[in-house]
Amino acid sequence: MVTHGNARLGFDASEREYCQRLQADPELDSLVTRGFRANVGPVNVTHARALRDEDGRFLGMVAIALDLEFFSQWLARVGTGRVDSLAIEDDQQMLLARYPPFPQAIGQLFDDPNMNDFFASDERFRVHPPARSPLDQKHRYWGTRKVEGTPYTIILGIDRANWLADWYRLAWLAVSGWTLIMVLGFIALRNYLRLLEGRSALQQQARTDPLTGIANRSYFTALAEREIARAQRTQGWIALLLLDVDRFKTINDTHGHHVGDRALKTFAACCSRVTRAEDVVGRWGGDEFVVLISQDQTAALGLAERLLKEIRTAKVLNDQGEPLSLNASIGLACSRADHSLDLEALLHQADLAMLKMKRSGRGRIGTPPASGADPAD
Ligand SMILES: Nc1nc2c(ncn2[C@@H]2O[C@H](COP(=O)(O)OP(=O)(O)OP(=O)(O)O)[C@@H](O)[C@H]2O)c(=O)[nH]1
Repeated sequence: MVTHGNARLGFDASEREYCQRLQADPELDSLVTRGFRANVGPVNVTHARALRDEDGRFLGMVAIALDLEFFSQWLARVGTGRVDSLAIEDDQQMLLARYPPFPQAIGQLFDDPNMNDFFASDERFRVHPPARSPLDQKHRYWGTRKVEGTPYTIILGIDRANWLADWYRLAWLAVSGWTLIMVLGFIALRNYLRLLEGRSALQQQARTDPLTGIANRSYFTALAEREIARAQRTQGWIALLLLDVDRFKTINDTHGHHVGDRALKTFAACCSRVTRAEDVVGRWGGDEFVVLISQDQTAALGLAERLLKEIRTAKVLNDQGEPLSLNASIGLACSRADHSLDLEALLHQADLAMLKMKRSGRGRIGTPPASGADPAD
């Protein structure tokens, strides 16, 4: 054998295992050896290639001994990032190279119980449960892979702490992302609720008479039309009461506008107290109030009387603490609902009846001559 480098010239390699294997197996073109420690020098591996004639007869071989420094340098290039340890061992578990470097262990034979089973098996790769490294005693997750056509196995280790740190980081990202979504959702919901509150407050304002707090004319009209439509469907009764405060101007003129306001509030409160929840009550304008009920004339007259009683006994005080007397004239219109009935017609009839009462002395309840009552009743 002819060699270069620092090896001996004329060295006979025919006894070497790699030479014998190449001679014995005509199918085998090349092979790499496991690691071995030469008598002198570092641990190395040999890569040998057979030279054959045309008939496949073995003529000789070329062999190169690779210093393990080569493997270590290669590992140093790839062993970065999330990998914590990278090692190459041969099939006897001799450590050929390692990253991070561990020079004192190169060439050492290991008998790692966690790996023995894998090395003895035909498996090409395996993921091992976490175990301590026999080199630095660190707890790691392990992956092993045998290199095709060679006696080498690559052993990869991921530090458990790093793995957990990664896991914690991912978990933290997930939790904080989720929290952010919840907070944003909460803010959006709160803003939406505020918007709704604002809307409903505005809606309430638009429907309510600011002085008395009962329905204003437009909201009363909407509610009354709904009731009339319902009565038309069921052929039910509808009655409208138009109430006008008697001599209200005198209250204003004698005690001041603010006392007049107080009287109007009391008047509205009387209307709300006497009527039921399903009745529609509103301020028509000035000192005029309206009540719409889904009942016949008898019931409407009874309600009008109760209203007058409540109004007459209500207490309104002037600035000197003296009670004022309140009274009202009421015009009543009533009809069994058919398709010709509308709010305007009812209002007109009630107005006529009320004006008649004003002319005939006030403080009374009037019905129009043609009340629309069903002759059958
Ligand atoms: N204080 C106050 N007065 C109002 C308000 N709206 C209208 N008025 C007054 O209410 C009075 C209505 O008077 P009228 O109904 O015409 O006459 P009256 O004195 O009640 O006489 P009769 O209806 O004939 O009994 C007017 O003087 C209006 O200025 C209000 O919101 N507050």
